[in-house]
Amino acid sequence: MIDKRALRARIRAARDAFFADGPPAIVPPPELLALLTPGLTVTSYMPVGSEADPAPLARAAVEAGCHIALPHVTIRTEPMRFLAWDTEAALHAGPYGLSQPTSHASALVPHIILTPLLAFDAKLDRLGQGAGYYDRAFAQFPHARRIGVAWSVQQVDSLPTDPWDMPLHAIITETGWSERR
Ligand SMILES: Nc1nc2c(c(=O)[nH]1)N(C=O)[C@@H](CNc1ccc(C(=O)N[C@@H](CCC(=O)O)C(=O)O)cc1)CN2
Ligand SMILES: Nc1ncnc2c1ncn2[C@@H]1O[C@H](COP(=O)(O)OP(=O)(O)OP(=O)(O)O)[C@@H](O)[C@H]1O
Repeated sequence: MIDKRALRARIRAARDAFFADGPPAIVPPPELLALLTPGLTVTSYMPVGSEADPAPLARAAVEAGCHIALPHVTIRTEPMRFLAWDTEAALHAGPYGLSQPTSHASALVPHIILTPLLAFDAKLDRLGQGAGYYDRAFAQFPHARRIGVAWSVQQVDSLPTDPWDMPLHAIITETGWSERR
């Protein structure tokens, strides 16, 4: 069994090296554009370090008439919320170097969750930072589309899974869209 901690360290190093070479843009794939209808809530995130930047995807969602929300976390025992963000509004420094909406913003129910991650595999299992925030959000919003955003170097042959892990429906990298089949 692969050790999750060692795997996280290995993938962080690969992601950092890829990013240091000058990261390409994540271009909105047609398969995502086809899902974006006016009035949907799409959650994005503000990248930290060498994470893939979903901003072009969030812009496409705004252009399609969707509402944008960003994750907001406090302490590990409190669930993450998705708070409304109008893309001009100021962000505030949160834990772990995160930029987050003001805690007074309205909590929204997501239709599409653009999900940061450390590693993914061909089955679209996902490994995150280990706090379980997205795993808990997926359980809270089982009807939302779970779409990972990552660099292709974050793909691994297979991931150890836990009973609570819910696979992604699709993943977007700099090489395009792949979906679960
Ligand atoms: N950009 C982004 N926003 C996000 C997440 C994320 O993964 N990426 N989250 C996904 O859950 C939530 C924040 N969760 C986090 C949970 C744990 C750690 C963490 O343990 N960080 C390590 C350092 C990691 C590193 O060096 O890269 C630490 O602080 O020790 C960070 C964020 C919500 N917002
Ligand atoms: N649906 C859930 N309900 C309650 N606790 C959960 C749920 N899902 C995960 N957890 C808790 O979250 C912790 C971290 O899980 P895991 O290592 O799979 O996180 P991750 O997928 O790497 O992180 P993240 O989802 O934050 O990106 C686990 O200890 C688990 O107990």
